[in-house]
Amino acid sequence: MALDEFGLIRRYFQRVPSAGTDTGAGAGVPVRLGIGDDAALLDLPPGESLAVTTDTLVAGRHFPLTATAFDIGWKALAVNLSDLAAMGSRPQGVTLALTLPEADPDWLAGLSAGFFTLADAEGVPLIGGDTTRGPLSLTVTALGSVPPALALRRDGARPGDLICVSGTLGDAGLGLALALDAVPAGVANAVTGLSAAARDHALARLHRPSPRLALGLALRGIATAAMDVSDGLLQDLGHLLAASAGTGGPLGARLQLEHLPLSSALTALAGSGDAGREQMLAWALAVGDDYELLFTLPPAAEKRLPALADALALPLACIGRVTEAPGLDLRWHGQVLDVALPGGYRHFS
Ligand SMILES: Nc1ncnc2c1ncn2[C@@H]1O[C@H](COP(=O)(O)OP(=O)(O)O)[C@@H](O)[C@H]1O
Ligand SMILES: Cc1ncc(C[n+]2csc(CCOP(=O)(O)OP(=O)(O)O)c2C)c(N)n1
Ligand SMILES: [Mg+2]
Repeated sequence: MALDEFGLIRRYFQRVPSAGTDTGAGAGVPVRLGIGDDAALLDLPPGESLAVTTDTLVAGRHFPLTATAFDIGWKALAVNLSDLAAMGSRPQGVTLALTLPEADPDWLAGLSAGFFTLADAEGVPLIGGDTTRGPLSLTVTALGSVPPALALRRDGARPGDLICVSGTLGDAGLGLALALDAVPAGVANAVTGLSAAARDHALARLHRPSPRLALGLALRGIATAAMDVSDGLLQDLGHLLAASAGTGGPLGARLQLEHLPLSSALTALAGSGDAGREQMLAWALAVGDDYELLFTLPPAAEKRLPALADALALPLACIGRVTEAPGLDLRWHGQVLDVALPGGYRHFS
Protein backbone atom coordinates (compact mmCIF):
# COMPACT_ATOMS: atom_id res chain seq x y z
CA MET A 1 0.00 0.00 0.00
CA ALA A 2 1.27 3.48 -0.80
CA LEU A 3 2.64 5.37 2.14
CA ASP A 4 0.83 8.67 2.66
CA GLU A 5 1.80 11.46 5.07
CA PHE A 6 -0.03 9.99 8.07
CA GLY A 7 0.91 6.39 7.37
CA LEU A 8 4.54 7.49 7.13
CA ILE A 9 4.42 9.32 10.45
CA ARG A 10 2.80 6.35 12.17
CA ARG A 11 5.16 3.81 10.70
CA TYR A 12 8.50 5.58 11.13
CA PHE A 13 8.15 8.25 13.80
CA GLN A 14 5.26 7.63 16.19
CA ARG A 15 6.26 5.30 18.97
CA VAL A 16 3.68 2.98 20.52
CA PRO A 17 2.70 4.34 23.95
CA SER A 18 4.00 2.13 26.73
CA ALA A 19 1.79 1.18 29.66
CA GLY A 20 1.56 3.66 32.51
CA THR A 21 2.41 6.78 30.50
CA ASP A 22 0.16 8.78 28.23
CA THR A 23 2.88 9.38 25.62
CA GLY A 24 5.11 6.37 25.30
CA ALA A 25 8.04 8.57 26.21
CA GLY A 26 8.95 6.36 29.16
CA ALA A 27 9.07 6.80 32.90
CA GLY A 28 10.66 9.96 34.23
CA VAL A 29 10.37 11.87 30.94
CA PRO A 30 8.18 14.94 31.39
CA VAL A 31 6.11 14.63 28.20
CA ARG A 32 2.42 15.03 29.02
CA LEU A 33 1.30 14.76 25.43
CA GLY A 34 3.43 13.59 22.51
CA ILE A 35 2.89 12.99 18.78
CA GLY A 36 -0.68 13.16 17.47
CA ASP A 37 -2.26 16.40 18.71
CA ASP A 38 -1.83 19.98 17.49
CA ALA A 39 1.07 20.54 19.88
CA ALA A 40 2.95 18.49 22.44
CA LEU A 41 2.82 19.30 26.15
CA LEU A 42 6.01 19.19 28.22
CA ASP A 43 6.45 19.70 31.96
CA LEU A 44 9.74 21.32 32.93
CA PRO A 45 11.52 20.51 36.19
CA PRO A 46 10.58 23.18 38.77
CA GLY A 47 12.83 26.23 38.72
CA GLU A 48 14.40 25.41 35.35
CA SER A 49 14.29 27.45 32.15
CA LEU A 50 13.40 26.02 28.74
CA ALA A 51 16.42 25.89 26.40
CA VAL A 52 15.25 26.01 22.76
CA THR A 53 17.40 25.56 19.67
CA THR A 54 16.82 24.67 16.03
CA ASP A 55 19.08 23.75 13.12
CA THR A 56 18.27 22.65 9.58
CA LEU A 57 20.21 20.17 7.46
CA VAL A 58 19.88 20.62 3.70
CA ALA A 59 20.93 17.87 1.25
CA GLY A 60 24.15 18.77 -0.55
CA ARG A 61 24.81 21.64 1.83
CA HIS A 62 25.04 19.99 5.27
CA PHE A 63 25.64 16.44 4.13
CA PRO A 64 26.92 14.94 0.87
CA LEU A 65 24.28 13.49 -1.44
CA THR A 66 25.98 10.11 -0.89
CA ALA A 67 25.27 10.14 2.89
CA THR A 68 23.18 7.19 4.09
CA ALA A 69 19.68 7.73 5.44
CA PHE A 70 20.88 6.41 8.83
CA ASP A 71 23.67 9.02 8.99
CA ILE A 72 21.32 11.85 7.95
CA GLY A 73 18.86 10.93 10.71
CA TRP A 74 21.64 10.70 13.28
CA LYS A 75 23.28 13.97 12.30
CA ALA A 76 20.07 16.02 12.20
CA LEU A 77 19.50 15.11 15.84
CA ALA A 78 23.17 15.23 16.90
CA VAL A 79 23.82 18.81 15.80
CA ASN A 80 20.79 20.02 17.73
CA LEU A 81 21.63 18.06 20.89
CA SER A 82 25.10 19.56 20.57
CA ASP A 83 23.55 23.02 20.99
CA LEU A 84 21.70 21.87 24.11
CA ALA A 85 24.97 20.43 25.44
CA ALA A 86 26.68 23.74 24.80
CA MET A 87 24.08 25.47 27.01
CA GLY A 88 24.60 22.99 29.84
CA SER A 89 20.98 21.94 29.40
CA ARG A 90 19.37 18.52 29.70
CA PRO A 91 17.36 17.44 26.64
CA GLN A 92 13.64 16.93 27.32
CA GLY A 93 12.23 16.46 23.83
CA VAL A 94 12.76 17.14 20.14
CA THR A 95 10.61 17.79 17.07
CA LEU A 96 11.49 16.78 13.52
CA ALA A 97 10.29 18.70 10.46
CA LEU A 98 10.98 16.59 7.43
CA THR A 99 10.77 17.61 3.77
CA LEU A 100 11.12 14.66 1.41
CA PRO A 101 11.09 14.35 -2.38
CA GLU A 102 9.40 10.93 -2.10
CA ALA A 103 8.32 8.40 0.53
CA ASP A 104 10.79 5.57 -0.04
CA PRO A 105 10.19 2.93 2.68
CA ASP A 106 13.79 1.66 2.83
CA TRP A 107 15.20 5.17 3.03
CA LEU A 108 12.69 6.20 5.71
CA ALA A 109 13.46 3.08 7.74
CA GLY A 110 17.16 4.02 7.64
CA LEU A 111 16.46 7.63 8.59
CA SER A 112 14.25 6.60 11.49
CA ALA A 113 16.84 4.03 12.67
CA GLY A 114 19.63 6.64 12.68
CA PHE A 115 17.50 9.23 14.44
CA PHE A 116 16.21 6.87 17.13
CA THR A 117 19.55 5.14 17.70
CA LEU A 118 20.90 8.44 19.01
CA ALA A 119 17.60 9.57 20.57
CA ASP A 120 17.34 6.34 22.55
CA ALA A 121 21.01 6.42 23.58
CA GLU A 122 20.47 9.90 25.02
CA GLY A 123 16.96 9.20 26.35
CA VAL A 124 15.36 11.97 24.27
CA PRO A 125 11.73 11.56 23.11
CA LEU A 126 10.50 12.69 19.68
CA ILE A 127 7.40 14.71 20.60
CA GLY A 128 6.22 16.06 17.25
CA GLY A 129 7.17 17.40 13.87
CA ASP A 130 5.96 18.06 10.37
CA THR A 131 6.13 16.12 7.09
CA THR A 132 6.01 17.78 3.68
CA ARG A 133 6.99 16.99 0.10
CA GLY A 134 9.87 18.92 -1.48
CA PRO A 135 13.68 18.99 -1.75
CA LEU A 136 15.28 16.92 1.04
CA SER A 137 15.83 18.85 4.26
CA LEU A 138 15.43 18.18 7.98
CA THR A 139 14.84 20.69 10.75
CA VAL A 140 15.08 19.55 14.34
CA THR A 141 14.00 21.71 17.23
CA ALA A 142 15.49 20.56 20.52
CA LEU A 143 14.00 21.47 23.87
CA GLY A 144 16.04 21.21 27.04
CA SER A 145 15.99 22.48 30.56
CA VAL A 146 18.56 24.13 32.79
CA PRO A 147 18.47 26.16 36.00
CA PRO A 148 18.96 29.65 34.53
CA ALA A 149 21.86 30.56 36.81
CA LEU A 150 23.76 27.46 35.62
CA ALA A 151 23.24 27.87 31.86
CA LEU A 152 26.52 27.90 29.92
CA ARG A 153 26.26 31.10 27.95
CA ARG A 154 28.65 32.57 25.39
CA ASP A 155 29.04 35.86 27.21
CA GLY A 156 30.89 34.99 30.43
CA ALA A 157 34.55 34.70 29.32
CA ARG A 158 37.02 36.98 31.12
CA PRO A 159 40.64 37.97 30.40
CA GLY A 160 42.96 35.30 31.80
CA ASP A 161 40.44 32.48 31.42
CA LEU A 162 41.74 29.28 29.84
CA ILE A 163 40.33 28.33 26.43
CA CYS A 164 39.57 24.63 26.29
CA VAL A 165 38.07 22.18 23.84
CA SER A 166 36.74 18.63 24.04
CA GLY A 167 37.57 15.64 21.86
CA THR A 168 39.61 16.20 18.72
CA LEU A 169 39.30 18.80 15.98
CA GLY A 170 39.57 18.54 12.21
CA ASP A 171 38.47 14.94 11.68
CA ALA A 172 35.19 16.00 10.06
CA GLY A 173 37.13 18.30 7.72
CA LEU A 174 39.22 15.35 6.59
CA GLY A 175 36.06 13.23 6.42
CA LEU A 176 34.32 15.80 4.21
CA ALA A 177 37.30 15.93 1.83
CA LEU A 178 37.19 12.12 1.63
CA ALA A 179 33.42 12.00 1.17
CA LEU A 180 33.49 14.61 -1.60
CA ASP A 181 36.64 13.10 -3.16
CA ALA A 182 38.23 16.52 -2.76
CA VAL A 183 41.47 15.91 -0.85
CA PRO A 184 43.83 18.78 -1.80
CA ALA A 185 46.69 17.68 -4.06
CA GLY A 186 49.38 18.81 -1.58
CA VAL A 187 48.27 16.22 0.99
CA ALA A 188 46.93 13.52 -1.34
CA ASN A 189 49.89 11.20 -0.68
CA ALA A 190 49.75 11.69 3.08
CA VAL A 191 46.01 11.00 3.10
CA THR A 192 46.39 7.93 0.85
CA GLY A 193 48.94 6.66 3.36
CA LEU A 194 46.41 6.71 6.21
CA SER A 195 45.04 3.38 7.36
CA ALA A 196 41.52 2.39 6.33
CA ALA A 197 40.59 2.62 10.02
CA ALA A 198 41.83 6.22 10.21
CA ARG A 199 39.80 7.17 7.15
CA ASP A 200 36.70 5.43 8.47
CA HIS A 201 37.12 7.30 11.75
CA ALA A 202 37.23 10.64 9.91
CA LEU A 203 34.10 9.75 7.91
CA ALA A 204 32.31 8.66 11.07
CA ARG A 205 33.17 11.99 12.71
CA LEU A 206 31.63 13.81 9.72
CA HIS A 207 28.48 11.69 9.53
CA ARG A 208 27.85 10.80 13.16
CA PRO A 209 28.99 13.55 15.50
CA SER A 210 28.64 12.87 19.23
CA PRO A 211 26.77 15.56 21.15
CA ARG A 212 28.77 16.25 24.33
CA LEU A 213 25.76 16.27 26.64
CA ALA A 214 27.50 14.81 29.71
CA LEU A 215 30.29 17.36 29.39
CA GLY A 216 27.80 20.23 29.15
CA LEU A 217 26.15 19.11 32.38
CA ALA A 218 29.53 18.63 34.09
CA LEU A 219 30.65 22.15 33.14
CA ARG A 220 27.69 23.77 34.93
CA GLY A 221 29.09 26.04 37.61
CA ILE A 222 32.66 25.56 36.33
CA ALA A 223 32.92 27.05 32.81
CA THR A 224 32.59 30.81 32.42
CA ALA A 225 31.36 30.48 28.81
CA ALA A 226 30.73 27.71 26.29
CA MET A 227 29.51 27.00 22.78
CA ASP A 228 29.72 24.15 20.31
CA VAL A 229 32.08 24.21 17.34
CA SER A 230 30.04 23.95 14.15
CA ASP A 231 31.60 26.54 11.84
CA GLY A 232 35.29 26.06 12.73
CA LEU A 233 37.10 26.78 16.00
CA LEU A 234 38.46 30.21 15.04
CA GLN A 235 35.14 31.58 13.78
CA ASP A 236 33.25 30.17 16.75
CA LEU A 237 35.84 31.45 19.25
CA GLY A 238 35.38 34.86 17.62
CA HIS A 239 31.64 34.65 18.37
CA LEU A 240 32.33 33.68 21.99
CA LEU A 241 34.82 36.53 22.48
CA ALA A 242 32.46 39.03 20.85
CA ALA A 243 29.60 37.91 23.10
CA SER A 244 31.87 38.22 26.16
CA ALA A 245 33.12 41.72 25.32
CA GLY A 246 32.34 43.93 28.29
CA THR A 247 32.57 47.63 28.95
CA GLY A 248 36.34 47.31 28.53
CA GLY A 249 35.84 46.68 24.79
CA PRO A 250 36.47 43.59 22.69
CA LEU A 251 38.44 40.63 24.01
CA GLY A 252 41.04 38.54 22.22
CA ALA A 253 42.82 35.23 22.60
CA ARG A 254 46.29 33.79 22.41
CA LEU A 255 46.29 30.19 21.18
CA GLN A 256 49.15 27.71 21.37
CA LEU A 257 48.22 25.63 18.37
CA GLU A 258 50.68 22.83 19.13
CA HIS A 259 48.23 21.97 21.95
CA LEU A 260 45.31 21.42 19.53
CA PRO A 261 43.76 18.03 20.30
CA LEU A 262 44.20 15.88 17.19
CA SER A 263 43.33 12.33 16.20
CA SER A 264 46.16 10.07 15.05
CA ALA A 265 45.23 10.81 11.41
CA LEU A 266 45.54 14.57 11.85
CA THR A 267 48.72 14.15 13.91
CA ALA A 268 50.24 12.09 11.10
CA LEU A 269 49.24 14.76 8.61
CA ALA A 270 50.76 17.52 10.76
CA GLY A 271 54.04 15.62 10.71
CA SER A 272 54.10 15.24 6.93
CA GLY A 273 55.75 18.55 5.99
CA ASP A 274 54.57 22.15 5.64
CA ALA A 275 51.64 21.33 3.34
CA GLY A 276 50.47 18.68 5.79
CA ARG A 277 50.72 21.02 8.77
CA GLU A 278 48.86 23.79 6.93
CA GLN A 279 46.07 21.47 5.86
CA MET A 280 45.83 20.03 9.39
CA LEU A 281 45.43 23.58 10.75
CA ALA A 282 42.79 24.45 8.14
CA TRP A 283 40.76 21.33 8.95
CA ALA A 284 41.15 21.71 12.72
CA LEU A 285 40.54 25.46 12.91
CA ALA A 286 38.52 26.62 9.98
CA VAL A 287 36.34 23.98 8.34
CA GLY A 288 33.82 23.07 11.04
CA ASP A 289 31.41 20.16 11.56
CA ASP A 290 33.39 19.18 14.68
CA TYR A 291 30.53 19.45 17.23
CA GLU A 292 32.97 19.56 20.12
CA LEU A 293 32.50 21.97 23.02
CA LEU A 294 34.63 25.10 23.23
CA PHE A 295 34.64 26.48 26.78
CA THR A 296 36.47 28.92 29.00
CA LEU A 297 37.58 28.24 32.57
CA PRO A 298 38.88 30.43 35.36
CA PRO A 299 42.57 29.45 35.84
CA ALA A 300 41.84 27.88 39.25
CA ALA A 301 39.57 25.31 37.58
CA GLU A 302 42.31 23.88 35.33
CA LYS A 303 43.30 21.28 37.91
CA ARG A 304 39.80 19.79 37.73
CA LEU A 305 40.06 18.95 34.03
CA PRO A 306 42.02 15.66 34.21
CA ALA A 307 39.52 14.06 36.60
CA LEU A 308 36.64 15.36 34.49
CA ALA A 309 38.19 13.99 31.30
CA ASP A 310 38.71 10.61 33.02
CA ALA A 311 35.15 10.49 34.33
CA LEU A 312 33.71 11.32 30.90
CA ALA A 313 36.26 9.24 28.93
CA LEU A 314 36.66 12.32 26.73
CA PRO A 315 39.90 14.26 26.11
CA LEU A 316 39.77 17.86 27.35
CA ALA A 317 42.56 20.16 26.20
CA CYS A 318 43.46 23.76 27.07
CA ILE A 319 44.78 25.51 24.00
CA GLY A 320 45.19 29.11 25.10
CA ARG A 321 43.91 32.06 27.10
CA VAL A 322 41.48 34.93 26.77
CA THR A 323 43.35 38.24 26.49
CA GLU A 324 42.44 41.87 27.08
CA ALA A 325 44.17 42.65 23.78
CA PRO A 326 41.62 42.13 21.00
CA GLY A 327 42.21 39.80 18.05
CA LEU A 328 43.54 36.27 17.78
CA ASP A 329 47.26 35.79 18.47
CA LEU A 330 47.99 32.37 16.95
CA ARG A 331 51.27 30.67 17.89
CA TRP A 332 52.96 27.46 16.78
CA HIS A 333 55.63 26.44 19.34
CA GLY A 334 55.92 30.08 20.44
CA GLN A 335 56.29 31.56 16.94
CA VAL A 336 53.59 33.72 15.37
CA LEU A 337 51.72 31.48 12.91
CA ASP A 338 52.74 32.09 9.31
CA VAL A 339 49.78 30.30 7.72
CA ALA A 340 46.80 32.04 6.11
CA LEU A 341 43.67 30.16 7.21
CA PRO A 342 40.18 30.13 5.72
CA GLY A 343 37.56 32.05 7.71
CA GLY A 344 35.35 29.11 8.71
CA TYR A 345 31.96 28.04 7.36
CA ARG A 346 29.50 30.79 6.38
CA HIS A 347 26.30 30.46 4.37
CA PHE A 348 26.02 33.11 1.62
CA SER A 349 29.73 33.93 1.45
N1 LIG B 1 16.25 33.26 10.94
C1 LIG B 1 16.53 33.50 12.23
N2 LIG B 1 15.66 34.16 13.02
C2 LIG B 1 15.94 34.39 14.32
N3 LIG B 1 17.07 34.02 14.92
C3 LIG B 1 17.99 33.36 14.20
C4 LIG B 1 17.76 33.06 12.82
N4 LIG B 1 18.84 32.38 12.37
C5 LIG B 1 19.70 32.26 13.41
N5 LIG B 1 19.19 32.85 14.53
C6 LIG B 1 19.82 32.97 15.85
O1 LIG B 1 21.12 33.54 15.67
C7 LIG B 1 22.05 32.95 16.58
C8 LIG B 1 23.23 32.36 15.80
O2 LIG B 1 22.75 31.33 14.96
P1 LIG B 1 23.64 30.07 14.58
O3 LIG B 1 24.98 30.52 14.12
O4 LIG B 1 22.82 29.22 13.66
O5 LIG B 1 23.81 29.35 15.98
P2 LIG B 1 24.31 27.85 16.22
O6 LIG B 1 25.69 27.75 15.63
O7 LIG B 1 24.30 27.72 17.71
O8 LIG B 1 23.30 26.97 15.54
C9 LIG B 1 21.30 31.92 17.39
O9 LIG B 1 20.92 32.53 18.62
C10 LIG B 1 20.07 31.63 16.54
O10 LIG B 1 18.95 31.26 17.32
C1 LIG C 1 28.05 18.50 1.32
C2 LIG C 1 28.65 19.27 2.45
N1 LIG C 1 29.30 20.41 2.17
C3 LIG C 1 29.84 21.13 3.18
C4 LIG C 1 29.75 20.70 4.47
C5 LIG C 1 30.39 21.50 5.58
N2 LIG C 1 29.43 22.29 6.32
C6 LIG C 1 28.19 22.53 5.88
S1 LIG C 1 27.32 23.47 6.96
C7 LIG C 1 28.64 23.58 8.02
C8 LIG C 1 28.62 24.40 9.28
C9 LIG C 1 27.48 24.08 10.17
O1 LIG C 1 26.25 24.40 9.57
P1 LIG C 1 25.38 25.67 10.00
O2 LIG C 1 24.15 25.66 9.22
O3 LIG C 1 26.23 26.90 9.96
O4 LIG C 1 25.10 25.22 11.50
P2 LIG C 1 25.08 26.10 12.84
O5 LIG C 1 26.38 26.84 12.90
O6 LIG C 1 23.89 26.96 12.70
O7 LIG C 1 24.95 25.08 13.93
C10 LIG C 1 29.72 22.89 7.52
C11 LIG C 1 31.03 22.78 8.18
C12 LIG C 1 29.06 19.50 4.72
N3 LIG C 1 28.92 19.02 5.96
N4 LIG C 1 28.52 18.80 3.70
MG1 LIG D 1 22.16 27.36 13.69
